[in-house]
Amino acid sequence: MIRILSSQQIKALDAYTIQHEPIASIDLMERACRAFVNWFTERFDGRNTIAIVCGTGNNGGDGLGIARMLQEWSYSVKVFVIRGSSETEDFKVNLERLRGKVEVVEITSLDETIFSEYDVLIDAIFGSGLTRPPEGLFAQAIHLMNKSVAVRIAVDIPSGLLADKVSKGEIFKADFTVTFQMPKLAFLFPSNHSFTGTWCTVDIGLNKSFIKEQQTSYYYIAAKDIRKILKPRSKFDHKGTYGHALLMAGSYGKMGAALLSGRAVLRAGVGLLTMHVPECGYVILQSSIPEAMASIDEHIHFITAIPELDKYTVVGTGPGLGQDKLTVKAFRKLLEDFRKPVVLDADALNILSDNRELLLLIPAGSILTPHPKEFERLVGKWSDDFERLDKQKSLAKQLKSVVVLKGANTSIASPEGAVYFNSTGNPGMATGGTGDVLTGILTGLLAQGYSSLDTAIAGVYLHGLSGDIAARERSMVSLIASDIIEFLPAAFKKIMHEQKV
Ligand SMILES: NC(=O)C1=CN([C@@H]2O[C@H](COP(=O)(O)OP(=O)(O)OC[C@H]3O[C@@H](n4cnc5c(N)ncnc54)[C@H](O)[C@@H]3O)[C@@H](O)[C@H]2O)[C@@H](O)CC1
Ligand SMILES: [K+]
Repeated sequence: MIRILSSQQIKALDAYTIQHEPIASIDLMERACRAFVNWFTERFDGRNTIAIVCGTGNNGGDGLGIARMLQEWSYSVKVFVIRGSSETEDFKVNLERLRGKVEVVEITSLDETIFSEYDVLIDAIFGSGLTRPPEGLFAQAIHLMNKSVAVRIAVDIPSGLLADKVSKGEIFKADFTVTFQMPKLAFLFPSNHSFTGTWCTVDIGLNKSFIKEQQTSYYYIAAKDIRKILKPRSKFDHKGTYGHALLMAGSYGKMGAALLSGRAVLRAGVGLLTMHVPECGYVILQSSIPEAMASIDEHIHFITAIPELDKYTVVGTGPGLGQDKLTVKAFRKLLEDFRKPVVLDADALNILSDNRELLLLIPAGSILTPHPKEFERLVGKWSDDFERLDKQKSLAKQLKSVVVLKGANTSIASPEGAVYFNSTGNPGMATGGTGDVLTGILTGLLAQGYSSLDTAIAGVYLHGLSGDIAARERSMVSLIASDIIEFLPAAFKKIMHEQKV
């Protein structure tokens, strides 16, 4: 897991690295500049004219160091400096080192065209030291940079964006953000995507053991975390080893959701799958998923009862369920009778929102997978993404369950208060049925004996990875939910194969 630290912790981490490596502060800055420049030179050639806009803190110091290195690589660079109330030592040293090499213009007033002639604008005004909204010249410069047609790149953090609090005022809108060592919490929220653009981390060698010791509730999931979770199969395993899942899904006109979910349960590796569907789904189910056993409700159009539950390891429900009164009754009975974890999605969540007393019946260790609208129905409106995150954490704690909030960087909140952000997936997946596939994957993994949290982390990651492979093969535009099931084996292989290497 990549640990996400607060600005305060990052400051302490910088100081600890300087003292214990040991390394001079200016040399650590040099390392950060080098890491940025390596990223930059791989993507932009010398034909680009570059303006670097610097503040007078260490982010500005980075900007000056980057200017010197790019000039050494024969790029055409010009530096603009906006003075704040003080200059850091490393800023001063790097300004001195730049003397006679790169033109430095001090900004005292701004005219509209100041940045118009550049191909690339590099923002080094504020980084993690930002404490309040930019004003005056700072705000004006950010505003003008945002109006420019140049490619905009932020050093560490887009200026104006607070790493771990709600940001207000003018914020640099980067096409790319190259951030040092680890992502910042604010990068993972949908509302900040227009500021960070595509972001990546570069390793600047900050002290690893110090990072490990820091208290944090926030983590970014990496491939090797999934590799650690997934259990290799052994020669003597049999289908009983991998659980028996019951999927209650589908209604007249929405059998597709049930099928997508069911196929995904199977592809996630379950031992046995039974699907409880309304009578209208019988032929559809038997002819399209021969691997699944059918349990048929007595109602033609929707589910009104639950089957005998004893033999099932896990129950997944919600996709295509509908919200008929009789279905609500059956759902209530499920929650009353089944005391093992359940996976709840779609209409199961909508039923919960409309019948809040049912929330108390959810077995501990369950997994809920709302998309933002379903989540809003469950917990009410939020004013910003930080409040939304708090609500997600509270719900997970209250239900003693894992709450998976779907979207770009899907967040997974554990009942203990930790939040894991997913690193796979793409906008091609924003299409009907992908949520049903996720429900299936989670149901299939949970049935195999993974903990609820491991199931959610691995399931969400694999779902996104499969979506990424599908987008590569089929394009984001053409990606449909079935593709995610189709490429799930490739996603498993990618994770499991790398395990051996
Ligand atoms: N040695 C280190 O600590 C390293 C720091 N690095 C860089 O240093 C950055 C952090 O540097 P700093 O802590 O100097 O802070 P910044 O350079 O982010 O900000 C400069 C100063 O501006 C002031 N300020 C805050 N908000 C303001 C506002 N709205 N208007 C005017 N002034 C404002 C603050 O006093 C702050 O210290 C990182 O983001 C990173 O780019 C990197 O060079 C890596 C190593
Ligand atoms: K910046």
